[in-house]
Amino acid sequence: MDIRSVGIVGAGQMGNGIAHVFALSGYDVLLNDISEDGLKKAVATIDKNLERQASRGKISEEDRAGAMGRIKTTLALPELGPCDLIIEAATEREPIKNQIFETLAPHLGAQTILTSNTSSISITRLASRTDRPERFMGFHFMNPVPVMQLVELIRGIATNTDTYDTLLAVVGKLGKTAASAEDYPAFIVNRILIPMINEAVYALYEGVGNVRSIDQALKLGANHPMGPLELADFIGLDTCLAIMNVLHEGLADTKYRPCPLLTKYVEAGWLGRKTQRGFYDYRGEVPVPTR
Ligand SMILES: CC(=O)CC(=O)SCCNC(=O)CCNC(=O)[C@H](O)C(C)(C)COP(=O)(O)OP(=O)(O)OC[C@H]1O[C@@H](n2cnc3c(N)ncnc32)[C@H](O)[C@@H]1OP(=O)(O)O
Ligand SMILES: NC(=O)C1=CN([C@@H]2O[C@H](COP(=O)(O)OP(=O)(O)OC[C@H]3O[C@@H](n4cnc5c(N)ncnc54)[C@H](OP(=O)(O)O)[C@@H]3O)[C@@H](O)[C@H]2O)C=CC1
Repeated sequence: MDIRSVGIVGAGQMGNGIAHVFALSGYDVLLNDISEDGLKKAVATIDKNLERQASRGKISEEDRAGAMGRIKTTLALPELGPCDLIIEAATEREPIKNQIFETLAPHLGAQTILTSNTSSISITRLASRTDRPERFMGFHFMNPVPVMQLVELIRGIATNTDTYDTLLAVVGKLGKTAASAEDYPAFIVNRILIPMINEAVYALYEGVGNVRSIDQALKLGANHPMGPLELADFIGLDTCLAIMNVLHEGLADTKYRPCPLLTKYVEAGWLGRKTQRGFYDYRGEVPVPTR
């Protein structure tokens, strides 16, 4: 199937990054969110990131302007109906995702492919609540989307070959690399990465180190580009906690229990960079550790 237009639901950090790379690769993009402010911020972020890429000579001025011109926004979910491909990138909560698919389905063409950028939730279960489980897939981009090379492709039990082949070709057109993962909680990257982050929070909770020493240890001792607590703030602590809960419930193993300190930060609304406070406080000139 030839994909030309993409509807993206959720204009947060993932939604805006996904819109950015699709528009840059020549796709028409229609971006949806529940908040007007969210849409405005997303477009401003894309504009800034494209400007930076152009100013560093990574893309031409023509490509930058072309990409911006291909991105449209809407608050009305049904307007995504005519798109060839839908990528749901809303908050990591299953009822929200189910509601989006339910609202959207009657407006979609029979051939439209539905996907979710979920970090952890069962693709088979999400698909089973839609009218097209055979044309449903997990389409998992990494953050920051314009920089990260990988896209995980996750087939639900009913996903057909045409859907998989179509998305594999799209990944190629985006200039990215696909990894196929089986549909088990959190797939591959987050099955490994998020328990590591959770373990770093346990190390903090138990006083093995403070925020700075834990991050420095992994950056300088294991050559990670970001320390695990800095990365948790970057991903969003609500998302990290949601993924740990899916692992804990889905695999029924206590080794995946979320650290109580992670839960506490989320309860405080300290979700990381997106709320300006998490393991670091970002409200000043430089990030300051909160512990
Ligand atoms: C939770 C999930 O479901 C799955 C996930 O995504 S898990 C998270 C996966 N992501 C990671 O692990 C990221 C780890 N961190 C990194 O790789 C790096 O710190 C980083 C790429 C984010 C930043 O790299 P850095 O060298 O520290 O910073 P910086 O020099 O500012 O950026 C490197 C390049 O990326 C670009 N960049 C950074 N963020 C960008 C963005 N949002 N959009 C576009 N470009 C961006 C910069 O412009 C810069 O480009 P140049 O090479 O042209 O200069
Ligand atoms: N953060 C990461 O590193 C990664 C996240 N993901 C996954 O991507 C998805 C999005 O995550 P992320 O971008 O980080 O989250 P954000 O919190 O940055 O963005 C989520 C966006 O979805 C919006 N939203 C909530 N409900 C709806 C709805 N019903 N319809 C439309 N939009 C809605 C939110 O609006 P409001 O703020 O107003 O609630 C917000 O703008 C999640 O499933 C997450 O697991 C995947 C890879 C990496």
